[in-house]
Amino acid sequence: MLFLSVVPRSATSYLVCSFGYRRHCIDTHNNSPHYSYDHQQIASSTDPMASSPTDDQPPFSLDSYHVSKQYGFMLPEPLAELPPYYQPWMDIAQCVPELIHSHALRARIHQMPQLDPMFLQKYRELRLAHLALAVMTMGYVWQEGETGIVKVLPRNLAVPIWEVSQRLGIPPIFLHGDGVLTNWRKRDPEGPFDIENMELLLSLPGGESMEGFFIVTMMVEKAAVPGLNAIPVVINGVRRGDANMVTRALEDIAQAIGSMTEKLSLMHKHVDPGTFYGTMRIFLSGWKDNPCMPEGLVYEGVQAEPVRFSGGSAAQSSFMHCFDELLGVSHEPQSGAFLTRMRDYMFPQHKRLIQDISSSPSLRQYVLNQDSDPLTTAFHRCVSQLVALRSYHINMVSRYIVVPAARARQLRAQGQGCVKNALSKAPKALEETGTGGSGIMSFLKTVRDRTKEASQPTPKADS
Ligand code: HEM
Repeated sequence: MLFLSVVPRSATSYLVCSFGYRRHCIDTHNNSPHYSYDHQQIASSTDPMASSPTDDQPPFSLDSYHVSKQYGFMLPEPLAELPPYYQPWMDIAQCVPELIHSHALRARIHQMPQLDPMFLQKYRELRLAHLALAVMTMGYVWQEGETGIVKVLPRNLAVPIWEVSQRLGIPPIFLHGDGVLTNWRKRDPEGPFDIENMELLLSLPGGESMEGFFIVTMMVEKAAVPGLNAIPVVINGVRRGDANMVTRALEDIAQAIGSMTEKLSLMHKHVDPGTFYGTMRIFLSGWKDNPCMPEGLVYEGVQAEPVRFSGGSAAQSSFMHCFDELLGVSHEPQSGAFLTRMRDYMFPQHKRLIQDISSSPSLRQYVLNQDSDPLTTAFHRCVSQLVALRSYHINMVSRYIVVPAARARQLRAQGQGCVKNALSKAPKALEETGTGGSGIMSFLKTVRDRTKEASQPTPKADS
């Protein structure tokens, strides 16, 4: 069972999973400090770094949040193989698209041995195990599309994904943290981190478009890194009252957000809208607010009652939440509640970073008090870049969801449901509700419009 506890937060109440595990140690490999995830102690102790920063505390740093200076929220050097005992998982996980194509995945999973996750000891092993089990879970549930849906995840998959999720502090479903943050390797290990040199460890149906979707998203995550590294500089600059330091760091953030938008535009080249809408999207869908699975899913061997979890979405990516909190973006209650809920789908360390940025001294107030032109300009540039990124994303959502959804409806109305076109087979249930419904555009526009308001002298008050 997932237990959620409410902990106080600066402005609103904030939900966190109570099974978050957070410890870290620094690896000075290559003389550049980054996190040695494998050596981290996976224990349920309280992290002394988790308390709110005060003036007598050391400078704010990203060191205790599983953020890499080089890769940001992405896991540095993810493992591609598990210990041999877990080979039966990897054998299936590596062939999920093919097994779905031949309608054989469920049968293969039924024959899979019941393996005990207790032999997974390293943090990177847990991350790969979660990715592999989550890919199998999505494939198992959606193998037959929205007609032939299962209500029960079999125990040989349900028990291990549940246990691995508990140890990582994340939900037992496919997440942005699986498909993007854990799912990469360089073709040439010495080569650059660019789209041509990247490949996925595991995939879902959709061929090159699915691969492009995850890899382009990785590029956006990577482009955020200089902005992420500038966040502690902003916070420390505000604490010290050093306006020049804050101004320069904000300029870095604005530039990073601009290059994230550039990377986002790669989606058009690498992902086909019809394939995204007709084939890929259902495999990213969850069993919460999904009319196909109103009750949720039973995790056999874990509990008898069905449970509901949202599917994978880049709304679970932490960088936007970090920038929003830093810049003091105040979301409208309903969309804010959705975004806050998405934080329960992040790794606990990343969620804690967002929380700690939120409880650091207000940058916005500092900018207003200083009344310095360069500082105000740099702050406004960050806000307008964030607005531009969100506007660009809205256009993309229109191309990948709104337009294909209209076309799919048209094809169905014309009775061309059996045409050999991925769109004609697109799931109907996601058209109107949940993460894929008509509410999407108004949600995204509200989020974008409230971002604009961060530049105004007085933020909007919600009743
Ligand atoms: C084909 C590409 C994409 C599509 C169709 C798409 C679609 C969506 C949809 C439907 C939502 C609404 C919430 C939900 O349903 O989960 C959403 C939210 C969001 N997406 Fe995307 N997305 C795409 C790519 C990306 C990428 C590459 C990023 C950045 C890494 C991104 C970042 C976000 C964020 C941060 C939100 C939360 C709303 C906000 O903060 O503005 N999306 N996306």
